[in-house]
Amino acid sequence: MDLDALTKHSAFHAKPDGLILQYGTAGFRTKAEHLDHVMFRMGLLAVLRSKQTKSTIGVMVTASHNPEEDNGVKLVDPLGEMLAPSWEEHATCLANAEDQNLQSVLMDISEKVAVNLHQDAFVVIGRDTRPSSEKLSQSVIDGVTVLGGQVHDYGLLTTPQLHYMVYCRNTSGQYGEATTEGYYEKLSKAFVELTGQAFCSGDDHRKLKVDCANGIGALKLGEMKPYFSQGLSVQLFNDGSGGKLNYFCGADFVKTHQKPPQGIEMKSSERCCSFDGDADRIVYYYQDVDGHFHLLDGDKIATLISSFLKELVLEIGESLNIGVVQTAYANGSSTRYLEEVVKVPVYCTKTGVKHLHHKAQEFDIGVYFEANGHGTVLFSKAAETKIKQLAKELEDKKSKAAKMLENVIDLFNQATGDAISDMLVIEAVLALKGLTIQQWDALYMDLPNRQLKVKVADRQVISTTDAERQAVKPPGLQEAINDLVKKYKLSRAFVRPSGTEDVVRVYAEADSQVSWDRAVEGKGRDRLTELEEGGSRREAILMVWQSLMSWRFMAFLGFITYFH
Ligand SMILES: CC(=O)N[C@H]1[C@@H](OP(=O)(O)O)O[C@H](CO)[C@@H](O)[C@@H]1O
Ligand SMILES: [Mg+2]
Repeated sequence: MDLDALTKHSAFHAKPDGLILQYGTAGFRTKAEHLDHVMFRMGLLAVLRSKQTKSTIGVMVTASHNPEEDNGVKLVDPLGEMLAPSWEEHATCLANAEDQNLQSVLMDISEKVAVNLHQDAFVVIGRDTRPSSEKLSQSVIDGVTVLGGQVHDYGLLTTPQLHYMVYCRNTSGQYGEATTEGYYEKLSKAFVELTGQAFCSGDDHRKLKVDCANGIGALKLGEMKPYFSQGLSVQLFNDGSGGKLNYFCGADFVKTHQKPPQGIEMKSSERCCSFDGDADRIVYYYQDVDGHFHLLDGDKIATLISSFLKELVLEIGESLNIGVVQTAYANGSSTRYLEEVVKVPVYCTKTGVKHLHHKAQEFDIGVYFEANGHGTVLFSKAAETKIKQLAKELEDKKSKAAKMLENVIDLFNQATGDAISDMLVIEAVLALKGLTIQQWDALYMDLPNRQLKVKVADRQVISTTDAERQAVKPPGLQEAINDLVKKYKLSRAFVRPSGTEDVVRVYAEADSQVSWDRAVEGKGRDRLTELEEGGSRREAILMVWQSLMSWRFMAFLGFITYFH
């Protein structure tokens, strides 16, 4: 380690006094102007991680759905997964070290993780379209090179594309070719082959409007379009040519406001979807003939995909186990539908993709989605081998199902949730099943729910257990929530400190048993009962909500400065 060079270069990336940041759910995220030193230091850390794992490590510069002025950085581990939790602590230590202590903190980490400093290091870098991203990624490069690591700068990439590149490079190209063309070709080939078997091929089925949040997704989907045009025609909106990143558009806006983004022309019953700013999240939606907006979020996506996979697995007649992983934010109706109708086991983990991903790896086929649209499906090596073998051996219906599964494996990004890949899977499933977006939406009816952020003096006063569904601190809080929710049918509520923002998140849902029974039994509902039911459903959720927001509850949270 050339310590003189390190001292010299770190002086160009000085840490602002008193700034403390935490490697959170999705790396570091804050205003772009505070991040230069963090970028440099993450370049350093990526070199250590690369030396330790003897593998290529990824660094992605993005702040996903945050406002354009923000930025962020996260490290990608060898198989394209999120940085190991034990290293998150090292990242936090290194980012917060005062300039004069940087060397010693770096040496400390090297010793703790037993890095062989003579080992080669290789780091790949990607960035989103934010105005600050290019300069910040240069600071990462500076950090890598000062420690003698080699760099490949991919420039503009979606977050999932960078994860894909890392995975490809560490499997010597077995997973795919580590270029954007390699990514486009692999996914498009699988998609075209899969949809080639679709019975219904009307034009309407092949059209999709995509809100790209004025982000990197527009650029990359635009490049990729010609590769799959025979299977699907996509029309891009919010492509970055005019509007601002994530501003009144994108998956996060649509999910949190439950309304369409600006900048998209939506006609009744047209199928539309939104990506977030770095294209790792997707939600679908449409407007019905009465002009009502319908959102199909990550839970609806998980349901559609799980049903499809379950059918294929039954058809090939192999005992491959399927598990679905959700978080506490999953709508109760989706969990119930998955367990009782699709008949797949459902597991709940803490918020954050790394937790879901980790759990999903326990199954032959692990489906995971956060309600906000972040997710994918993982196939175990054993399942993949079995499916590939069956696709070759069998003739008939079984082999057709095995071939479909083979393409599905290639179509899903096995490294992380990916808006482009998920979009192609969903489009393929809808085409193969001959489903309209309304029919998909009608699989189950969401329980009415509300989610809100509350700013408190210190969000860490709340700690949780049971996958964040129960508060253990402060004392008495959970009892107060229990008292409230037990008054309502199918009601559920929880609070937890956010891992990405300085807020506490509050979630509540409730319903009447009647509407669930109706939905499951598939009984037709005339307009009148629908309206009556709508009234009682709204009333139930409002009551839970108002109680949660009452002074009794707020008293537990300390000083509230705002909520919205
Ligand atoms: C309720 C919610 O949507 N939480 C989001 C949000 O995490 P919080 O820890 O809730 O701030 O950002 C994460 C990273 O993007 C994402 O994985 C997660 O789903
Ligand atoms: Mg994102």
